[in-house]
Amino acid sequence: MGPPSPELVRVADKAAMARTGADLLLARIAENAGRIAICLTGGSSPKQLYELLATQAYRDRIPWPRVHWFIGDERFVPAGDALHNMTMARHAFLDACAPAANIHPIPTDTGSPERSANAYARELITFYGADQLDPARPLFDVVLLGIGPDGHVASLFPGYPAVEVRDRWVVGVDQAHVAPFVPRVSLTLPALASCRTMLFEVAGADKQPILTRVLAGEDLPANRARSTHETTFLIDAAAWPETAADRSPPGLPHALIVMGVSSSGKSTVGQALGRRLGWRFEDGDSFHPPANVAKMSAGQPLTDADRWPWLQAIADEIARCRAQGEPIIIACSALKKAYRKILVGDCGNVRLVYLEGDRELIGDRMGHRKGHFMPTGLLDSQFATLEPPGVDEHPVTVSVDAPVETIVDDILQQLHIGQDRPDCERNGS
Ligand SMILES: O=C(O)[C@H](O)[C@@H](O)[C@H](O)[C@H](O)COP(=O)(O)O
Repeated sequence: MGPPSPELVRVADKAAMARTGADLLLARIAENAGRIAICLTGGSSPKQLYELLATQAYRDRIPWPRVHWFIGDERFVPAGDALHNMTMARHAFLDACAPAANIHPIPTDTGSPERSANAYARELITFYGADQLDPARPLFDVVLLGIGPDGHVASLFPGYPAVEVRDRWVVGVDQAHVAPFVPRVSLTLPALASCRTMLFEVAGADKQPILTRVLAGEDLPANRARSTHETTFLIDAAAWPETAADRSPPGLPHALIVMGVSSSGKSTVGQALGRRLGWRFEDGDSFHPPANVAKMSAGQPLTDADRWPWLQAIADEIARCRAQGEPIIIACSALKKAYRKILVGDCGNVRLVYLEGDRELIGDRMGHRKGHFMPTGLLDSQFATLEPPGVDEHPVTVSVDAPVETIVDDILQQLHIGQDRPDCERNGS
């Protein structure tokens, strides 16, 4: 049986992709109490993610002495050159945050791509401690990848011999048929596959054509690169192929669950949505038993045992409304997939509306909220628990960094529900 098929995660835009990627990277780093190896990628897609890692909100959560940084491919140009991938990563965050000894560039001063490939292979083998990759002991914790306009990954171009190499970890590529037209050095598919998580970043309308071909199953390097464990595609709305967009269940939903971390605007957006649709709105927090409210007000995070009765009470309300043919909108954090399974059940017409937001923005909002029982100190706990909904949950994902009515427009558009805007003033988000 081959590696598991990739999970497609839709994000609102490039900024949301960077945040989601950085959050997933930190989650994988947090799972490893030992030495960690991250394989970076080049190109433009990962730059925002790299820059996020240097910000206080992320930098303070990375155990820098234990993390080693590699690169999946390199342009055969001198370090410091504008085309040099590891130079871009150094400028974005590595030089400011990582110990120099933990940064492992591909050498490009060896005289030839092949010599560089052999030198890097030796370095990887020394780091790994063996010259045969064991699927049970991946070389990397995370491998980051982009997809080129021709469907290449790293510097493995369609039709090139390097794509077929199975008995080497790194190869030289004498010429590239896409820009930049310089020789390359690239990890091979087996080396890239040796990871706990392979994370693709694909954003922008210019990527929609190639992504449509990839998701249609065309034999391209982007379809051959898969982790031996888990592979995730982060795709923004602009790159999202039409074919994948409409895999949502047909028909009007009879319940909408507005989800997200505390202070992401669930109640505000849920109420505005209710006004626009003429549906009843309920705040999911009102279904918490008093013991839960007391715990949260005292700054104690809830356990799953605390949450089950709360989630079941919401699911019961949804079922009651369905039985009466009354549509409803409920605001509920629903941070974990297991929680959402209780709320959605096996009914296709309960839809998730995911309010995706920057940790900094939401932190600021929480700081300004009065009379809400979730102390800001628990925001870290909320983000650590958050599992963004996967494509199999058919979420409607919207960025919270917009006015409320704009967010509602976006939600209704994704649900294919046309509604005239009320002549209300534009609310701040
Ligand atoms: O050296 C490189 O150019 C990259 O490693 C390459 O594989 C990149 O990931 C894709 O070409 C996508 O590039 P963008 O992210 O710029 O679209």
